[in-house]
Amino acid sequence: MTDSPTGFVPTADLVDEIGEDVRSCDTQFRDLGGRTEFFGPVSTVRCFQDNALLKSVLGEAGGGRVLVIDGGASVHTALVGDLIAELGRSNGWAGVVVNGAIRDSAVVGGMDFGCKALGTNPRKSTKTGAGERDVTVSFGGVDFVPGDMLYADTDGIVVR
Ligand SMILES: O=C([O-])CC(=O)C(=O)O
Repeated sequence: MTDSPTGFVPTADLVDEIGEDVRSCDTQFRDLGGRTEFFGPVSTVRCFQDNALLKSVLGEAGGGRVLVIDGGASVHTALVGDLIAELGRSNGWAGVVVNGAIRDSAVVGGMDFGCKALGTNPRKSTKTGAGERDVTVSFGGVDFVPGDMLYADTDGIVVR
């Protein structure tokens, strides 16, 4: 184990420690944030092409949490852009995992903020507030349960 002083553990080390029962996400995300190593307790939002709910959640104090956003793998609209990413960063969120798309990726890529997403699309999402928060969401063969610890780096995502 190579625990860093911050508590970050490389995902490959977690796999070696936990063994075959490890919860490693199969989804091949792109690293679109300026911070590629991030970790923290999971909070979740489930939504579909609508980002008002996740924006309000990232407007709360993050306390080092990671927001896992299950957008149903739609890349038709961007769920996060530079303003929402900056909102999360400035409120103390470690990062976001977006099972969907983001925009303003050139800016987000320069921010001290974790952001894994499927891809990019400049098209805006609707803002009705539809969706659910702090429910278990599942993709890439992993259940993301609120309160789990999530570790992300350039190899992938492990929750424990
Ligand atoms: O407002 C949106 O829909 C997303 C966006 O562009 C931003 O966060 O900057």
